[in-house]
Amino acid sequence: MFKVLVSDPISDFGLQQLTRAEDVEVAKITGLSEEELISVIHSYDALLVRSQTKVTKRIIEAGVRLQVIGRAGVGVDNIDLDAATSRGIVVVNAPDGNTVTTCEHTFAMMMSLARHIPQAYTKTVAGQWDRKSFLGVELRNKTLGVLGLGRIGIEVAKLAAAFGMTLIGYDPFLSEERAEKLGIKLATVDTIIRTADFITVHTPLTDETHHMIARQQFDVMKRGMRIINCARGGIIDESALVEALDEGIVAGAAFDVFEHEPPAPDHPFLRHPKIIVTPHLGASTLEAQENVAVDVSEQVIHILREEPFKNAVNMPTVPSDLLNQLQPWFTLCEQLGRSLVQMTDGAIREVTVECAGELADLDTSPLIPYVLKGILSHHLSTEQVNIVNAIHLAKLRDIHLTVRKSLFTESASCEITLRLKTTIEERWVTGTLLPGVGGRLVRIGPYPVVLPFEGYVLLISQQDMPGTIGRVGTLLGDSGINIATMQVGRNEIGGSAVMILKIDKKASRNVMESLLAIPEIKRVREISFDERGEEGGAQP
Ligand SMILES: NC(=O)C1=CN([C@@H]2O[C@H](COP(=O)(O)OP(=O)(O)OC[C@H]3O[C@@H](n4cnc5c(N)ncnc54)[C@H](O)[C@@H]3O)[C@@H](O)[C@H]2O)C=CC1
Ligand SMILES: O=C(O)CCC(=O)C(=O)O
Repeated sequence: MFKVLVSDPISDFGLQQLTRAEDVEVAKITGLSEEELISVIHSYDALLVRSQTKVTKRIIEAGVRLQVIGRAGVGVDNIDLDAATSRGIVVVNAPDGNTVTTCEHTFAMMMSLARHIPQAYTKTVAGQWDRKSFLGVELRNKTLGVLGLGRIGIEVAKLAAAFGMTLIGYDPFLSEERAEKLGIKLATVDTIIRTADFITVHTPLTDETHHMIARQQFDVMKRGMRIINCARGGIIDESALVEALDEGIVAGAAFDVFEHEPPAPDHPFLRHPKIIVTPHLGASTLEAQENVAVDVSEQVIHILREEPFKNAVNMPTVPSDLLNQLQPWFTLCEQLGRSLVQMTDGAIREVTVECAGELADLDTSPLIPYVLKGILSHHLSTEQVNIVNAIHLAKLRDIHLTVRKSLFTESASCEITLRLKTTIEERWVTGTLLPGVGGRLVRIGPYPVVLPFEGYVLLISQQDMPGTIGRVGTLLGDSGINIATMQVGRNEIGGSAVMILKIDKKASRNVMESLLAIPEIKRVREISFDERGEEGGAQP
């Protein structure tokens, strides 16, 4: 039974997929402090939050069972992504469900700003009939500058176009063609700041967007402009804005978000006559809250059940058609990694995945986490390695990763060769998927084999001498170990040779040492294809 903790108010209707699932138990406990959350999180497999819960490193470290953190919304700045990634916890969000709602809130703020609606309301209900203080401006024919043209920014631009506004915008990822279709003139941030009558920001808060609009930008702004932030506090410098309002550069500002939420009671925005504020309500509609809860519940359940999922924030997104083509190869990659690491000595420095056949024409970089999972889980007994943290763990260990087309392939069929370069040697194995059969190891270094990834294999390197093979067979037989298959190879008569034996049961350390005591034998490796890859190696 999977246990899911919902620690923020999230739509009950939207959570139904989880609450109705037979294999899921949902606990809704909101308003927990960090300490309280730390004391309970150890029993949960998933944590679902909105924006109130700050999912800190301490909480993540205490979540020993956590597999997934779901964010019912877009921004994940309340979750310590690095801590989640290094623990191998998937973070998923629900990026599409609140786009329209937040766009509409932005528009409500812009219109309220243009017509002083909150200020006029306050005076009117207080009994003052003041019409002259609230002379507004029209939106039609005004220039709207949109910084950040992603989901919400584009929706805002579409609504603004319907209001007859001229659109100017900046987003590093929006093409000229798309912008033109949307009627948006692309410009630099500097041009937008100098020319727009209204500016609205719709970027995430990043190092680059932090204080994207600050004193320097206010200094060159069109006098009398108005500014809106329904994205994230900190994109606009709050103190610089108050100065610009007081100096008459900015005529009004509308903010749904703050650098620190909730703002302190003496925050200057809360008393300023030209600033209107809402308490981070951008996504607060019935529809949006249901949408995001439905979306995130669906992904969480997929992750818990180990089914394909989308919207992972701390893993690269793989387009679904590519995912369909690569998915059959994921297990093989993990098996190749687990096998090869048992054949190799020294600290791993380089991992190379070479793809042959039609596979080579695809973007095969999504295979890397699976290969690494196989390799790293052999060594890291205490850390949990999974496909979320595999690349992160490899990078921490300065392991260089490469994916490339196979340079040498004897067949045009799809094959994956995995190479490991360590501080002392380089070894490689090749695997493929045989139709109707499954994954097979088809080469160990240059030696052709056909081995399923199950049971035990002995790899023996020896001097090519008459009688050696017989001595190995006798020794294994005397130890009660049956040989299922055997392959031998050599580079020249009397030169270096190998034996690859599939055996029916694990060879003990004593057997390995006895094998190594045969004078012609230089190296013996036992490869276990079990989950943990338990190994019995013996080497001079
Ligand atoms: N007030 C609220 O309740 C809500 C706030 N949000 C916030 O709104 C923001 C936008 O959300 P979405 O449109 O869904 O995200 P999105 O990811 O679809 O769009 C963000 C866009 O910002 C662009 N961007 C990044 N750096 C930039 C830069 N330096 N200059 C210009 N553009 C840049 C990106 O290329 C992207 O196109 C996010 O910060 C999100 O957290 C979202 C929903 C509700
Ligand atoms: O959960 C909320 O209401 C906050 C929404 C938000 O800011 C987001 O989705 O990024």
